Amino acid sequence: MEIFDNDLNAEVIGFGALNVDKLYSVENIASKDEESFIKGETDTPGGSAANTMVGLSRLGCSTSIIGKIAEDDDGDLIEYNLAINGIYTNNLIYSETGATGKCLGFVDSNGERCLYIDPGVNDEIRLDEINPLNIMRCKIMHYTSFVGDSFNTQIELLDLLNKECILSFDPGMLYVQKGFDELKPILDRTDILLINESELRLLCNNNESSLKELAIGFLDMGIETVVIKQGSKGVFAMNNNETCEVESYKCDVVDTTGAGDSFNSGFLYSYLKGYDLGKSCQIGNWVASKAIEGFGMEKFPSLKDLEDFF
Ligand SMILES: Nc1ncnc2c1ncn2[C@@H]1O[C@H](COP(=O)(O)OP(=O)(O)OP(=O)(O)O)[C@@H](O)[C@H]1O
Ligand SMILES: O=C(O)C[C@@H](O)[C@H](O)C(=O)CO
Repeated sequence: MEIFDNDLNAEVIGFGALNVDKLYSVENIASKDEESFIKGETDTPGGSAANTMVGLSRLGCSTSIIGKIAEDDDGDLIEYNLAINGIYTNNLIYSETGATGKCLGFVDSNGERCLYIDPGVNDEIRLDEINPLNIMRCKIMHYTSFVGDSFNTQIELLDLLNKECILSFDPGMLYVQKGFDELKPILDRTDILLINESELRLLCNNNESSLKELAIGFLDMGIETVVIKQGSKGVFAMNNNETCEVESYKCDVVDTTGAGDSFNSGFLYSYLKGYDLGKSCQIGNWVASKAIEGFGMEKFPSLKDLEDFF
């Protein structure tokens, strides 16, 4: 029997930049006019949506990713990583020209970091390169950011999503900097908003209101669930039935790059399982705490680790 792309039925599909994260461990992150030194370097396949799909796949969910890579070593590394983690590559788009996206990161001894994105071919995704049949049956579409024009393709794709498809959206700083009005077409279709506190305050241009007040503003817009990530403090989350503040887990932090992406994996896994908001946040926090004990996704927990713990 012939197997077509659209026979691969992913429960969750990510749509975001595909990068190779080139992470340098440094003593201190240098500010303007300062100098610091590099202690080590690791190249890990990254991209926020891809990290979340890898995490979900390790937790036993079927996943796929809409993204673009070039025919270069970084593209090969990304494709290999997706394949070995069991992510369907049927929505990958290959560019014959240009370079695969890169994310240069400097990580200090406390696991804090700064990132610089070189988007490469990530920014050239057109709607006609996405097979609508491949996305018809997914339960969750998870959007993360692009530096440039693929943002418009994400907006165009919204019309092709099934009504039943849950849209989860982690705008990250790149999209938040666009401002509320530009993001509104996506926010209007969003069911789950995953955002960190500083991004939320910037998006709402509001440093005074409580997280609860800001979350209510999004619930009033029709977003079903708002999750506000607060780093080592944990998360604040709200839907129309529940409000919760869930503490993070103590852990030996090595690299917080992708902490939010790993949280998203644990949270979306729990959402698919039908767990309540509090438990979903607890699982998200736990998954993130495991993931940040290593670089990239190396320490990301498996379904067995999760089942042994909870
Ligand atoms: N130092 C820490 N100790 C324990 N847990 C942490 C720590 N930092 C982050 N986490 C966990 O990771 C989750 C997400 O972290 P954070 O709020 O930094 O998200 P983010 O800013 O979206 O992350 P990213 O670095 O991927 O952009 C937190 O809610 C928490 O569960
Ligand atoms: O913005 C992105 O999607 C890319 C970065 O988040 C980076 O590649 C990464 O993996 C950080 O987790």
